[in-house]
Amino acid sequence: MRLQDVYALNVKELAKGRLFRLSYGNWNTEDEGSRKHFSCLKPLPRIPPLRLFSWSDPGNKRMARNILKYEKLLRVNPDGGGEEVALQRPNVTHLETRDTYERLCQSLGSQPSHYELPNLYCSYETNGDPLLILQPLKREIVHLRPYLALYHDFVSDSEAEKIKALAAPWLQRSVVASGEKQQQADYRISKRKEIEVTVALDRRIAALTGLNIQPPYAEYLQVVNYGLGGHYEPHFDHATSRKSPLYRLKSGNRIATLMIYLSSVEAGGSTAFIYANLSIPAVKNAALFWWNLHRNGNGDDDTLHAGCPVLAGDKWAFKGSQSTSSHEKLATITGIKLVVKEEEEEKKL
Ligand SMILES: O=C(O)CCC(=O)C(=O)O
Ligand SMILES: [Fe+2]
Repeated sequence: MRLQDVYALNVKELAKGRLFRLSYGNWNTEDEGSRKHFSCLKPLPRIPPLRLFSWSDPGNKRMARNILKYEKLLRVNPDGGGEEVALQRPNVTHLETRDTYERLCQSLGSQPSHYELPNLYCSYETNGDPLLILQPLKREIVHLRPYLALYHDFVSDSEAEKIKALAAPWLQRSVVASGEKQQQADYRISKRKEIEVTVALDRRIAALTGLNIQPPYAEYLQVVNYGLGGHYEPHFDHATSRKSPLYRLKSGNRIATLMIYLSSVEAGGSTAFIYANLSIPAVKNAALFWWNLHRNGNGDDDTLHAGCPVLAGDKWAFKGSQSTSSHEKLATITGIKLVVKEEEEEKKL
């Protein structure tokens, strides 16, 4: 039901092997603009047919039987037969942001003109860090307010495989903060495991963010795995209430989030930013970075975001939130955001 709702799936179309009402969007950044130093996005996978469900889980006998059954029904009655039944939503409170969320999950990217904006570009970045001089980061600025940057090829294939293998045997159902406790919730369906990263990756993350990522300034990085239908509905990564346990943690509120996509997803599974009006596909090995707090320490409400449900395949991500325990620390942070902010502020003058 969740997949039918979010992706407005039509059962008849689904049986014919068409997963999306809309096809993958226009988010093709491989334009000829000279400001592009490298191709921002790898080509997106083709939309898979109905049989893809069985490829994603070849041992699933029930799924195999169902596919045979539907294929037989289609042969007998290619039009599906009967009147089309209108899509019925479950009886849940309709949130204002819901329509945007669903639209962003269905399409990749946002307006076609998005990439015509001159301040959204790709560049090599060293952030003044000697570590990055020989191997600069490939940064694609995808949005300014909130600042969203996608760092392509941030990890290698073998690093991604190692991280997944380390976490796989220990994955447990993800939880969310609820009052003073943490608990499972239907709006976040995935499995996760906190792991310690290699020194090399640790250094690279610190070089990217300009932040101290050692506990207690950061939480342990979390490997997240979403199966079919796995999702994380719109939420903030930072605490929005003083009562939240995050305010009482030594590490303080979450200043920034870095999410490394350890896999691509055959269909669905993009990260949608509701107010920024764009969704970012899971680009394997790329890292998505954003700031959750303004420089004064207040939460940035424009960062409302979600992990769209996985429609085919599965999704692996590696995610960490850097925290800050005091405003003084915010003031000492150097890095991308300060540069962007300063640029923006200069423009305003
Ligand atoms: O999986 C995603 O795309 C988003 C995940 C997320 O927002 C989170 O883990 O906080
Ligand atoms: Fe999040």
